Amino acid sequence: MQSLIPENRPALILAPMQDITDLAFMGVVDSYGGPDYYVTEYFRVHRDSTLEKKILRSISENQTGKPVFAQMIGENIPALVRSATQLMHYPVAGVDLNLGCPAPTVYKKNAGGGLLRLLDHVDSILGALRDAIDGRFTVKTRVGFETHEEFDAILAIFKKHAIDALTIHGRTVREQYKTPVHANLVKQAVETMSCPVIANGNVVNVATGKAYHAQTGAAGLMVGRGAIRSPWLFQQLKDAYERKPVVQPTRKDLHGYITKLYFAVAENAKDYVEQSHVNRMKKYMAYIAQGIDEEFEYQIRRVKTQVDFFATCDHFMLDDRKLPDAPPVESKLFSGFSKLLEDQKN
Ligand SMILES: Cc1cc2nc3c(=O)[nH]c(=O)nc-3n(C[C@H](O)[C@H](O)[C@H](O)COP(=O)(O)O)c2cc1C
Repeated sequence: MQSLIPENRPALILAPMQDITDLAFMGVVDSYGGPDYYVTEYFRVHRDSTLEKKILRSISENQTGKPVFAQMIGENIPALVRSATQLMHYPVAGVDLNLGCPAPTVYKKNAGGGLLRLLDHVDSILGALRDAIDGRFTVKTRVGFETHEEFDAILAIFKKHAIDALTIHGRTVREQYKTPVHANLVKQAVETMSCPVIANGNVVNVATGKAYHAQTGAAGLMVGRGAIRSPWLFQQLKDAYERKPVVQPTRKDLHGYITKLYFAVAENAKDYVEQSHVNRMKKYMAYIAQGIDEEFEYQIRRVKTQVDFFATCDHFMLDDRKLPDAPPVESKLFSGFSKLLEDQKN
């Protein structure tokens, strides 16, 4: 794993995000510099599951030249072992297990974050997967299900197994996506685990990334929503750590990103239908538009055709004004990140 961690800065990783971080998105992010490695959306694993072809494409057709980890979600041990064994026939950098998904449909089946309520079962899964996986085996977790006080017991289980890296989204399952992250618990994991620990949650710009890293000593930073909003963030972080000038993109640059994404996602789609594609783009636009211009956010939510989509983008984006460095402090899709900055000042 150490070979994936640069010497002079934390490793940078694009967070897995279902229906977002597919082959097309990884290619677009990489064209702006990109992270050091990728993790796929999760493969759903159960008794009768087969590996989803669409997700396999982000491994076998990946053009970024960067390592790609395959993530699995599930609780059935023979099925997880079977899927991990199958995944190792693909050019994966390793296999990752999701112990954090907070969606009720997932956790109620005791998968994802739901497993954090069943630590004996986690213990058995980790043991079985460690035995089955020849290469790297990594885990992505939250800090508890109901409360962060569960974290000591969770860490004790992780410590028992020779996992290759531990990524921590620093919230409990109950905390979903909006609270500040528990940076102190990520730090505790860094001090306790012998493998690299990756800090995740609320990195939205260089300042929050550097603050999270400084507060935890983590070997890496994993960035999700912040990278949808700004694919420049990985290059900005690299430049900041290398003491190079950090370039702030303009609205015109954002227009370029949206255009590139629009056509990359369209090209990658199984069946292209204009209106569904425009609707699909709105998923990305929800993150991209935050804090740019309220009228833009409003109008882009209502477009139905490609012509209207680009007419709206042209109207708001074709100028050289710099983009805001961070999203609004309390917005629908980003919040809680300012605590990282406050703690850094104290
Ligand atoms: C739309 C969306 C989909 C996600 N899908 C996954 C997933 O498939 N696997 C996973 O481990 N985490 C998933 N996550 C969680 C992210 O990987 C990440 O842990 C979380 O968003 C916090 O990081 P951020 O603040 O940088 O976004 C998802 C998050 C979002 C917003």
